[in-house]
Amino acid sequence: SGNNWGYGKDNGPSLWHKQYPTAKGNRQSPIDIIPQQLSQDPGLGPVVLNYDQCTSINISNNGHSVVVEFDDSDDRSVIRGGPLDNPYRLKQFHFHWGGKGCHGSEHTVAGNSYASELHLVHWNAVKYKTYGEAAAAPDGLAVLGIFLETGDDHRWLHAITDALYMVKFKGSITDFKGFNPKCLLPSSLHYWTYLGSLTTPPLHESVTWIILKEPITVSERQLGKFRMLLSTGEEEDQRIRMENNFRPPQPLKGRKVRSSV
Ligand SMILES: NS(=O)(=O)c1c(F)c(F)c(SCCO)c(F)c1N[C@H]1CCc2ccccc21
Repeated sequence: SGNNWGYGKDNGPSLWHKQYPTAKGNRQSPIDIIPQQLSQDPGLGPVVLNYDQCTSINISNNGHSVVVEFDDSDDRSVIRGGPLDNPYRLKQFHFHWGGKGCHGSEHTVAGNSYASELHLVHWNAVKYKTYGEAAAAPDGLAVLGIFLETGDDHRWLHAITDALYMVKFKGSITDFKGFNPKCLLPSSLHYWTYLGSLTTPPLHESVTWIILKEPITVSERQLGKFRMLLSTGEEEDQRIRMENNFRPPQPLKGRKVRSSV
């Protein structure tokens, strides 16, 4: 069936093109960002995040990642400015991470990867009626990427890591109200931006990527809790840990990566 893709050796990223030919498209993500090869674009203004009225609803395990969803029935939580022509509404955020002590980010910087990467997914509700429609449109999504490096405990990530035991199995979902992702932002909103795609099937080429240059710091202990998540359901005999759920960098194919000043 269409959704048996994964990150294993017999269903992983190198095989996705068989079911999802877009995998070999001209604007695939993630990519390796090479700072010294970038054009600084003075026309690129700052990104603005209005997360003050942000309201999370639930947290779930869909077998590929752990996802926190938001109420996107109005423009209460939006990202705008920078490369974006419209405000985009926050819909969900999810993470990508590695195995014990190894790397797990999707985007890399001059060939270096981070321990994990947080994606805040926003959709263009000005131009499209639904999130699903936007997810398939070339200017439908804006994903804010934040690198996670290991060091001290992150004082606010506990709210998420303490909830992970409730969504251990694929298909589990639980209430997760009142979490504001503003607390996960680094101090600087300087960014790189380029046109790319979803990094999971169906790999739609619908994402304006905005990757923050400054990583946030989380502890090995906090990251370890993500690795206790399972990509298998409670009813399955096999128990497969959810780790290394990242797609490797894809060909740039002549795309321009711009840098905020
Ligand atoms: N990095 S990403 O933004 O591509 C992404 C992921 F990497 C994910 F792991 C997930 S959860 C597992 C797939 O449903 C995403 F939802 C999304 N994004 C959403 C964004 C909308 C959409 C539609 C279909 C599949 C995934 C997605």
